Amino acid sequence: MENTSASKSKVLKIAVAGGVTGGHLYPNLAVLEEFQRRRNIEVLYFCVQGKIEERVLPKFHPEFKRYSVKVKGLRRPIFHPENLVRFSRLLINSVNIKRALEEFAPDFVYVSGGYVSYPVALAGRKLGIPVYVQEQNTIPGKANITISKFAKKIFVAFEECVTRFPDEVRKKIKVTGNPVWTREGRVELPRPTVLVIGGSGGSEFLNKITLEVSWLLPDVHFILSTGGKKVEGEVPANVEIVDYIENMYAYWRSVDLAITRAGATTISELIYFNVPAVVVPWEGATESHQVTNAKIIERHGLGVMMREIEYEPEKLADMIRTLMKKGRNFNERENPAKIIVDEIESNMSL
Ligand SMILES: CC(=O)N[C@H]1[C@@H](OP(=O)(O)OP(=O)(O)OC[C@H]2O[C@@H](n3ccc(=O)[nH]c3=O)[C@H](O)[C@@H]2O)O[C@H](CO)[C@@H](O)[C@@H]1O
Repeated sequence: MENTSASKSKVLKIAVAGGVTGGHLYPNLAVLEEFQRRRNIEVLYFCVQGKIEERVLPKFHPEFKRYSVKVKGLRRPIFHPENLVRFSRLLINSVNIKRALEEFAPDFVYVSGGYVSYPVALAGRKLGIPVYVQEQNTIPGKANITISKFAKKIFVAFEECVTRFPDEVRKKIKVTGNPVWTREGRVELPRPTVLVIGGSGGSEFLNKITLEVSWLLPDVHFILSTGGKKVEGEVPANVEIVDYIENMYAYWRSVDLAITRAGATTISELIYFNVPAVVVPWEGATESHQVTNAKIIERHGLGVMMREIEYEPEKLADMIRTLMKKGRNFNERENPAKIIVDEIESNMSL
């Protein structure tokens, strides 16, 4: 198809999956909004019932169609008895997902991980619809590796991810960085402000250390997003507690420093907005991928990694003082969402 204004005005239909956690959802929003800036699109978003996508999408994109899947991720180890039930449910869902996809008849399928991505991508393959997959982490998830074998293109955030895919798919990989969901806006905050984010689901460990370190830094304002996780102990006056922040882009743009887990999307947002940070990897992540993610912040000279075992309140307070002394750069980078949309447009001759 020629890239004419007529072809641009044709409605582009995109079937999307990727959620359960914010780390999979927000990069997809970035890509979909980049498409929206360029052309008319219609979206069918496959959501997991009760998860973050069901809360965020109706609020920011009520125009997207949603298809809700009632499914739970497989338990580890893989031979866990409960997986039999979960797997059968996934199979039943797969039939319905394929039907929904066939009815919607998208131009392509775009997935970013989280447990409905696999059945959606597979249904796309069976129906002969082009599939694109995006991996946020330095270490790819197993589902994304399987999808990569039949995907038209594989977008990865970090160079070190490439060699973790099978040889035969590597030529389809494009290293782009993670798309970052961003809009206009800032927030007025006391200076200096440290933002504490334990990923989209919060972190009890970060809650605990925030309360401890904030007593040592009474002149610093802390905003702690708990993701609904419990906060135990007396809360000092310089700590502001919130359940969840919906407009993170405005906060990234306005804070002086962050303390975060090392989810790949958080890491990419820190880099995009140039936010100095102390990054505390969640040790339970599959194949320690949060440790590998955290090292990227050090490589960018943006901050330091602190393993949980290394934590001492005084030590963290010192890290915060040192990073604050260096100050921050408020420039923003080029959004990888643009590169991904360029690639899909050229790959599909849109
Ligand atoms: C426990 C778990 O499964 N963690 C994984 C999950 O993490 P998780 O969903 O926690 O992912 P990330 O930390 O990468 O991203 C969190 C996202 O939520 C947003 N946010 C967070 C707090 C808040 O109040 N408001 C808000 O909007 C952040 O801006 C970011 O966009 O997906 C990541 C990306 O595949 C993985 O690297 C993580 O290992």
